[in-house]
Amino acid sequence: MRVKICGITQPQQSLAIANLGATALGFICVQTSPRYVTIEQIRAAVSPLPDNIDKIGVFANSSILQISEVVQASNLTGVQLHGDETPEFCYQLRQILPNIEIIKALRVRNLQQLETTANYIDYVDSLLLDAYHPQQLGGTGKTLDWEMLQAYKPSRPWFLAGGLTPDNILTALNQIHPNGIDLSSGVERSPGDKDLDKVALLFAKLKSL
Ligand SMILES: O=C(O)c1ccccc1N[C@@H]1O[C@H](COP(=O)(O)O)[C@@H](O)[C@H]1O
Repeated sequence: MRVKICGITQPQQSLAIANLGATALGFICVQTSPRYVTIEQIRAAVSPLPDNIDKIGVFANSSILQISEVVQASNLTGVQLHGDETPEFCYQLRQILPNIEIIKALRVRNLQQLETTANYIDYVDSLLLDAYHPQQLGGTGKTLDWEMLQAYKPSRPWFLAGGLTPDNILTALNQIHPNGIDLSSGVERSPGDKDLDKVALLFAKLKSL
């Protein structure tokens, strides 16, 4: 299973988190977020990482030009689209960045909205389900209704996100079986400052699966 730790801001934490077992690290390119990082910060955090770690930039309602500039300047391997990007936008982005993983994040409020993820299947590599919050785009610590996801089986790999912590991860994964998980606020001391003890505890819990 893929394990993405998101909202890395400190270069010295990125290799430490990869060494603990993360398969992907996420960098927030949304300027309103307390976890926002510049191109220079991403480059510093990405440079010590081995090739087998996915380096994902998280964007929300950025233009294709803005995304492609950041991706090319920071050596990212993927993008997570966390805003209101349409399937058409994902298609256009694919034309510009054919070798970059496209993950479409959806902030799911209810079952009807969950069904709209089908519209993205042909245009993205992976889906990511996060909890809906009326004021914040992400990193909210709010969990999804896991029961609602028990029958969710899209024809693309998908990540479960939203309020996951070392304490609740096994409860979530005993109910649902995503291809990956994504954690941010559940493994940090304060926004952008990851707690390596919590990250280690997460991987210890995952070993027991
Ligand atoms: O983390 C942020 O600040 C953020 C800002 C804008 C868009 C997405 C953001 N984070 C993403 O939110 C989810 C869930 O986070 P949490 O585990 O509930 O704290 C995760 O996918 C982050 O990539």
